[in-house]
Amino acid sequence: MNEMSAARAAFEARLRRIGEERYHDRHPFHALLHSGGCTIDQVRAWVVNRYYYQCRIPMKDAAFMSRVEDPALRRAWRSRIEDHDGSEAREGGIARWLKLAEAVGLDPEYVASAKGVLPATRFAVDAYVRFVRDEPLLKAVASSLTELFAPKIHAERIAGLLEHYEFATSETISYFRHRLNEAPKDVQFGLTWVLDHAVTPADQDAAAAALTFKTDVLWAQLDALYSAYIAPGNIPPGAWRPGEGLAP
Ligand SMILES: O=C(O)c1cc(C(=O)O)c2c(n1)C(=O)C(=O)c1cc(C(=O)O)[nH]c1-2
Repeated sequence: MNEMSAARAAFEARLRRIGEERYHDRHPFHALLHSGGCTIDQVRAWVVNRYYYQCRIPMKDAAFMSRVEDPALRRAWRSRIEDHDGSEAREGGIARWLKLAEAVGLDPEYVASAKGVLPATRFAVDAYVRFVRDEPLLKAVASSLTELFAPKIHAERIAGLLEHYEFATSETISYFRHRLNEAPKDVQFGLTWVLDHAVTPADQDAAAAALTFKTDVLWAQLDALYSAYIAPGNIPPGAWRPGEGLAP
């Protein structure tokens, strides 16, 4: 290995270590969810709150693309928006998430209204959208690299939900099955782009900091969920309460 490719490999290893240490697959909420330990209301709270992340993802990708001057980069990025929004021919991730909402007994219109989302979830997700809109492109792309670690958690979630919860069928949790195909192509592109563009130590520090920030965005959402609906169970004013937003 020559010096340059060794430096590139070391930088990639540094990024991957951030995931090993900080990705939200280590959060206790996920252990509970995937092992069948959540009540249906706790699952509903997760579905309501996670919707806010889902619906903001294509908005942050649109904010990203609005700043990109290189048509090739925009072309590579735009399928992310279609993956979530769908197209005339194909259902997207947001519609699939609302199917999951329906399967757990929630009114999809209520979930899509984003009423009842925890304040800290809103703050964290909005911070991610602003970060991608305002920070240099390198940091914006690097912040998407948590998806390097997502296929593992999606596979665990598919297995755990199917094993433990009656609402879970391959149809109702198809959101995650689709992500298993969608995420690897996005993240392979994003990783190569970051490795190509973060050459100086300062750039590499900036990219690592952006990825760390993103792990915080994900972790903070689960902390908020845990504190409101698991323990100690302090539901903030205005946030979803069991019994609200159920399918008519
Ligand atoms: O279930 C998960 O743990 C999880 C994590 C992440 C992530 O790492 O940000 C994404 C997703 N799912 C996901 O489904 C998704 O579409 C997605 C897009 C992005 C992004 O930052 O552009 N992250 C994620």
